Amino acid sequence: MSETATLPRRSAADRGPLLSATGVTKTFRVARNSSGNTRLTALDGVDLRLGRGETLGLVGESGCGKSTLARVLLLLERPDSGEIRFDGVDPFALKGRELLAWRRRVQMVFQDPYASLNARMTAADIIAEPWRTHRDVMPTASARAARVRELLDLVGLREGDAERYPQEFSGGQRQRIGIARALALDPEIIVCDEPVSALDLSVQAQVLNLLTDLQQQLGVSYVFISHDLSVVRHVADRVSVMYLGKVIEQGPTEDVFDRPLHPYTAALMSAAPTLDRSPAAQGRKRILLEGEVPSPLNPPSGCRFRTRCPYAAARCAEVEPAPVVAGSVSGSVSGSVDSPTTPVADDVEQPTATSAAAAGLGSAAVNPRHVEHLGLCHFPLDASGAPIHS
Ligand SMILES: Nc1ncnc2c1ncn2[C@@H]1O[C@H](COP(=O)(O)OP(=O)(O)OP(=O)(O)O)[C@@H](O)[C@H]1O
Repeated sequence: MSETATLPRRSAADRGPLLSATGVTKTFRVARNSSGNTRLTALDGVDLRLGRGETLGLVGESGCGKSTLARVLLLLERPDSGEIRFDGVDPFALKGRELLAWRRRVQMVFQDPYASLNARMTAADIIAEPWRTHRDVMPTASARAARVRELLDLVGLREGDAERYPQEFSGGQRQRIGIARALALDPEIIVCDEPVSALDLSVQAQVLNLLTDLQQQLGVSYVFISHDLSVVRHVADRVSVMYLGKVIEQGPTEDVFDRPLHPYTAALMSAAPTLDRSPAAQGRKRILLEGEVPSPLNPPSGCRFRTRCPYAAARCAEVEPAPVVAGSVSGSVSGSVDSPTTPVADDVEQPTATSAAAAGLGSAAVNPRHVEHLGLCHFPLDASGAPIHS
């Protein structure tokens, strides 16, 4: 790899999440509607973090804010409030060329490899396109040609493919070109927005395996947006579940899938086919998800899922729930931060006490190791899938 392609990076000793969002809110101005609102809240106090070399799955129904969050993480959309920290720096405090240089570090793989590649450009030109904006990365034609060959090889295409046009490739091959383009700037994070949903099932596995191999080779982190929960379960280390502009549950993939705290997560999981034949999985209560996501122009009071939640009580309309921790709901007590059910490995990056406080836990005494699996619900679910009424 060319030396100019490599950005100065922090030492491995300087650990901490690669990217974090704290209290990120994003609104859009829209035409006045029947409720009189002219601002739509697409993101409402989002907290999340992405570790180095980690895959964070982002799930939720259409309109919940996944793409808006992706655009903020790509540094394309500036939040109204809250903070983004990327490698310890607030990139939105930067301007001009400095901000542009940070944007290089987060790239994107798009959903539709048929629509996202310019039919009039060769594969080589498509892969080289990001270097037009970031000229200093690959300044000479010979360096660009050599790097295109390397990238084609990296994504499993041949050197001879360089001069072919998108329509001469299959869907899977086109997505490989899209991945090579995303890698051209040597990013640390790639936001994958439904990267396999437009592909045949047999090809999906190949592209997912390629993404996993690249992560192992290059140490790149992924934010992986998908409606397909089986795909997310396969690729993600951690999952954030979004509902109407909020992250309502997040934690290690296995915990969120197998022991969801929030009825919305449980409902999403109920709708997805499961291969888990264990008695615990088979015995879990299933929740039928009915109706539509309410408008973000006029979200419900209190818990925003309450209008569709089978367990909603009066309190859910009155008070917005604060996060509860997985360990505290294994018994009948909610809201405590003791005794996590999920052991956390030492080398897993943990949220800081500050982010715990920002998440509403509000105590300096909170052990950050205990806030790995959070849910925003007054009556979180126990291991059998029943709500705990404390
Ligand atoms: N530029 C914009 N102007 C006005 N409203 C917007 C804009 N971008 C997004 N929205 C609104 O913000 C909300 C969240 O949209 P977003 O696209 O982030 O959701 P999503 O979860 O990615 O949905 P999908 O899965 O369908 O892509 C929606 O109500 C959407 O209509």
